Amino acid sequence: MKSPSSGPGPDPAVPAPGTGAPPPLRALAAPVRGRLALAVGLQAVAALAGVVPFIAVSLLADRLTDRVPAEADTLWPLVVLACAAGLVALVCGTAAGALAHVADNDLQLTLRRRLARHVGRLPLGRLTEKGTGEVKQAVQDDVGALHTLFAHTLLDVVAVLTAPVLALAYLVTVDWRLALLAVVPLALGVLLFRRAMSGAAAQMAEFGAALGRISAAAVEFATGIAVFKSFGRGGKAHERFVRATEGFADFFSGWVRATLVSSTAAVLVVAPAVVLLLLTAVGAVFVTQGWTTGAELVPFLLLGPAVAAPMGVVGPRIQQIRAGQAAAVRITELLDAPTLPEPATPALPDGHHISLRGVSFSYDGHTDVLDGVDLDLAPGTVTALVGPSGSGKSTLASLLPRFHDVTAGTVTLGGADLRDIPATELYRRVGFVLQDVRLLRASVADNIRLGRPDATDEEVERCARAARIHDRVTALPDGYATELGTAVTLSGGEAQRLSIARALLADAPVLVLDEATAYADPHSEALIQDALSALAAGRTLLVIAHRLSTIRSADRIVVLEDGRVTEQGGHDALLAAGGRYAALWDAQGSPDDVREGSAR
Ligand SMILES: Nc1ncnc2c1ncn2[C@@H]1O[C@H](COP(=O)(O)OP(=O)(O)OP(=O)(O)O)[C@@H](O)[C@H]1O
Repeated sequence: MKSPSSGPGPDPAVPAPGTGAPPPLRALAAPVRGRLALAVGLQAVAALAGVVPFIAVSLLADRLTDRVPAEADTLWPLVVLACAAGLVALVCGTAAGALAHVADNDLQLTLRRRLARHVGRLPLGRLTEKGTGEVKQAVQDDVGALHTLFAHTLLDVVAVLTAPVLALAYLVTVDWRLALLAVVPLALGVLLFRRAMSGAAAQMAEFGAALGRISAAAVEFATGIAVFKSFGRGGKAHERFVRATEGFADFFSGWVRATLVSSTAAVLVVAPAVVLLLLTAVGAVFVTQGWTTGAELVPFLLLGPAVAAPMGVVGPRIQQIRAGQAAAVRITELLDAPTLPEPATPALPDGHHISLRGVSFSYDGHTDVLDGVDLDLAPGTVTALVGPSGSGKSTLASLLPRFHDVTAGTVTLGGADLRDIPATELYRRVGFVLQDVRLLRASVADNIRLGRPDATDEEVERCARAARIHDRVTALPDGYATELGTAVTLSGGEAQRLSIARALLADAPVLVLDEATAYADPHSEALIQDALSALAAGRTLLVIAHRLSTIRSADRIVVLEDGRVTEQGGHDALLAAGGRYAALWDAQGSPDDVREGSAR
């Protein structure tokens, strides 16, 4: 089935003329514009030259059927002209295709490099918020859409728009009435197509958005399946993906149904067979009536279908053009997303004391998720964040590894504002272990080595032992060399312990830890608690506590409510105070019900 294409009309994805900024497509193509322009020129020459042999054949037919037979001398130049023009068409067409492909290849490389560099400098918060689907779509699908546009569609459109101009000009010189007839299918096709495509700009925007949703859901599906499966809920993993594809199928079939009749009619009236039939029938009448000669009808039969061809070719290509424009908008948006500003005058921390002063943060610029938080994390201490769901614990913790920058106030490490510490220096000092563990498609050893690629095998193994994952690794088919994500999928608990080994090896003195929620398997939970104790030793730790039993011995427990610190102190003091913490403690049941442990 043909896919609906859009007709002329304003496209919301493309800035209106006069808004100053160049349209994203033109701006992205700027580095290769010269070569693309040359390819377009060559393609136009090829298209024009491609018409010449048909004109030459028509002239030959005319001379051969003349009452006075033509001299051979007058025929040969036409044959040579036809051959020469055919050769020019071949050479120029091939050169145009090669040039466009080389230019596009360079453009793809440049864009992918720019995107990779830029994404690497985006705040981590932006990547976790929007999902990796956005990046995958830009780097892979959108750059691919630009390839289709620049290396194929552009030249196709130039060819089918140029050739008919010369063909029609010649046909007018032969018989203007039949030439007019040759234009009728084209005009009819345009009318029908416009009707089919009314409102296509909005549909196209929805088309792109629906594809984006599938792309994001596919990445989520692919990355989340291991964890879902480790909980025996493999079917859950693809629910969102299935919903996204069903939504797309519904939207698309509705669109196709609404435009099917007129778009099919548009394609039909410009089909070469239909045009040929029309010209032959009317031409026969012209010849029998003596209004034209049989020889004069020949060029119409040869070139007539080419006059209407743009409709058949450009119509479907409009969809590719719009897809390319939408892809350019998405790529530009990603490239324009603000990066974490690198400090003008970099500062290095002196020690590892963390201090938050008057910290506020808002995701949307209106509602404060954190409001005037003051907090100190002394080196070598464990601070636990507790509070109701949505109180801002994860947000507060995410400020330390600079997933986001504060909206107001300051966060300092060793006296230096986080915004003044170069990113590499910051990540050397502040590590994080999140619940949502991301493992790379690489060997177990390389996964552990992520923060310190030069670590020796002995160091990797020492950290794996401390994280209680060594025994599981040695049971894998190739031990530490086992590739993850292909033959072997780790369970959620195992993946968590692997990420703890990773953090141990990276050895950042400050660590943010999103404590794992309860695992179904008590053995796995016990192993994780042991691994965390190893990780906490000697570090400054900020732990988001979901179960209070695990943080009883924390140096300081901080209670967050509605983005404000409402209580802080040791476990016993907070219980004695009988405030919010005591209420939370009671709400989680008797401590004896829960396995006792500590974050230390
Ligand atoms: N990326 C985001 N964009 C917009 N709002 C967000 C984002 N992340 C969190 N929020 C909002 O910020 C508030 C605090 O969320 P946060 O995740 O920090 O709370 P929490 O205490 O960690 O909750 P939980 O214990 O359920 O994980 C909530 O109202 C949440 O909806």
